[in-house]
Amino acid sequence: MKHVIGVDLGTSAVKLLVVNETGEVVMEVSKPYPLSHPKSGWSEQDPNDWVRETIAGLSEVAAALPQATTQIEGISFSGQMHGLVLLDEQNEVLRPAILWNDTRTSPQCKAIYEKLGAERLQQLAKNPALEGFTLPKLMWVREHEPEVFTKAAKFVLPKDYVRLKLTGALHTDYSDAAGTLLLDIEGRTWSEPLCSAFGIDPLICPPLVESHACVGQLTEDTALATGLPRQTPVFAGGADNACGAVGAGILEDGKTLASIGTSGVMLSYQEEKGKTFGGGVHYFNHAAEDAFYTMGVTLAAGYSLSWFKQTFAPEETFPQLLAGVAEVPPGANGLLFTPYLAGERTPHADATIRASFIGADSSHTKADFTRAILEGITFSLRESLDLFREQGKTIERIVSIGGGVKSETWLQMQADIFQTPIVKQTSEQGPGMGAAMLAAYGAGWFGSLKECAEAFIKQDAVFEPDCNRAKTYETLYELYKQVYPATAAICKALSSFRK
Ligand SMILES: Nc1ncnc2c1ncn2[C@@H]1O[C@H](COP(=O)(O)OP(=O)(O)O)[C@@H](O)[C@H]1O
Ligand SMILES: O=C(CO)[C@@H](O)[C@H](O)COP(=O)(O)O
Repeated sequence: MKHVIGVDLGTSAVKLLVVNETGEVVMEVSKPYPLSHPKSGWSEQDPNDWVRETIAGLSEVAAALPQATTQIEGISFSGQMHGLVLLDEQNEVLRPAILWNDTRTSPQCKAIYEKLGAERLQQLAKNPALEGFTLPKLMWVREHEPEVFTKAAKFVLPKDYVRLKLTGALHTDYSDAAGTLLLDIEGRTWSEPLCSAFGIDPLICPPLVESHACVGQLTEDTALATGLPRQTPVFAGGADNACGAVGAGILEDGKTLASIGTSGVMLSYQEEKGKTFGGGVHYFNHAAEDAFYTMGVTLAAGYSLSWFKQTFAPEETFPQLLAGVAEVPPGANGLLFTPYLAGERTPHADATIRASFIGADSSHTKADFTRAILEGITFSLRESLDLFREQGKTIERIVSIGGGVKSETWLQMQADIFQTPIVKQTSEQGPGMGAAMLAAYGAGWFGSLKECAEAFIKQDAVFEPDCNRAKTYETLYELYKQVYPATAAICKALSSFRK
C-alpha cells in the first residue's frame, strides 16, 4: 500500500505520522528537543536539534516499516511559525533560532508603528506588528548583533531549514511567509513597500512556493542517514496552524478549530478577504491554494501546563497530573489562573503581562491548581472566539487538535466554556495529518485537498456542552476577564525585576 509521511516540527517535539492511502495512521514517532530561555521573554532553539531529531524519527520509521518505505510517495512538513533562522552563504545557521513566543522585540514593533502608522501597516501587512513575528526579529538582530546580520544571506522559517537540510532545496511557502510581516498576503509576493520601509533586502527572503509543491527529493546523505530511498519526493508543507486547519478539515467558511499545543489557537476559515475583526487577530494565507484563515493566539497554552508539571510535579506524567482534575468542580474551588507566562497576543498584545493565580488559599490542592490552569487556558481561547462571534462569525462546532486533546476532561471543559460541540478526531495530530495530506495531494492521490479531507479525516467523538456547567463558567469567565486590566500595570512595574 502507498504511504506518505507528515513531519510536524512543534515547539516541544518533532512528530512524524506515517499515513496510508485510506488515511489510516500506521505509525507515529515523537522526538523531543529542548527550549531555552536565556533571559525573561526570550525563547530560542538550536535548528540543528530539529534536523537531528527529524532524521532520527525518519530512521525509526524506515527501520520499523521496511516494506512501507519503498512505497513512500511523499514527505511534507508542518512547522512552528514565525521563528527566525538566519543562514550564511553556505546555508549554515548563524545563531540560535528566535522563536514565535520570544517577546524581546517590543522596541522594534514600536519602531514599525512609528515608521508606517497602524493604518498603513494594516493596509500592507493585514496584521498588527507583534513581537513574535519575523520582521521585528530581523530588525533586532541587525541592531544588537550587526556582525551576525552582515553575514546573513537568507532567512527561513523553522520547517524550511529542516527541509533544506534533507533536500538541499531552499524555499518557504505562502502560509509560513504570511507570519513574517513581510508578505503581501493577498498579492502573494514579498512586499516591496514593507521591505523597503524597513531596509530589508528582498534577496534575503526565500523563494515562495505552494504548500503542496514538490520541491525536490532527499539528498544522498539523508537517504543514507535515514534508510529511505533517495528519490522520495518532498513537498513544501506549511505553517503548523495552516496544516492543522488542513488536518482538521477547516477548508470552508465557518469551519473552526481550537488547538492546544505549546501555544493555543482559535482559528477559523476566512472567505471574505481582508476582514480584520478589529485588528486584534491574525489574517494569514492558508496551506490550501488561494485561501485564508483568521486566528487568535494564546502564547502559553499547553506551555502553562507543562511549566506547572515541570516545576511542581516533574516526576509525574501528564495523565498522573490530570488524574484528580475531573473531580474538582468548575472554578477550581475559587482559584483563577491567567496563562500569561510568556506575555500575551490575543486579545491583549502585551509582552510585559505575566501569569496570575487569583484566590489561592490553604485548602487548595495540586488538583485545584491543575484544574485552574486548564480553565484559564480555555478562558483565554474563549476571548479569541468572542472576537470572531462579536464580528458576526457563526461558529456552530469546533474541532479540537493538539496535545490537549489527550484529556477528555479538557475536551468537555472546552465544550462548556465555548458553548459549542467539540469534535475530537481519530488523530489529535492535526498539523502532522495536514502535512501528510499536503504530500498526498501533491503526489496526485486526490484532485483537491477537500477530496483528501473526505477520505482521510475521521471523527472519533463529540463533546456536547452541559447547560449548568456552561452557566457556571459564564460567571467565572466574567471574573477571569477582570484579571488582565487589574494586573497589567503591576506586571509592567515588575518587569525590571525579572531575570
Ligand atoms: N495527557 C495529556 N493531557 C492533556 N494535555 C497534554 C497531555 N499530554 C500533553 N499535553 C499538552 O500538550 C502540549 C503539547 O502539545 P503538542 O501539540 O504536542 O505541542 P507542540 O506542537 O507545540 O510541540 C503540552 O505542552 C501539554 O500541555
Ligand atoms: O505563533 C504561533 C502562531 O502564530 C504558534 O501557534 C506557533 O506556530 C507554535 O505552535 P505550536 O508549537 O504551539 O504548535
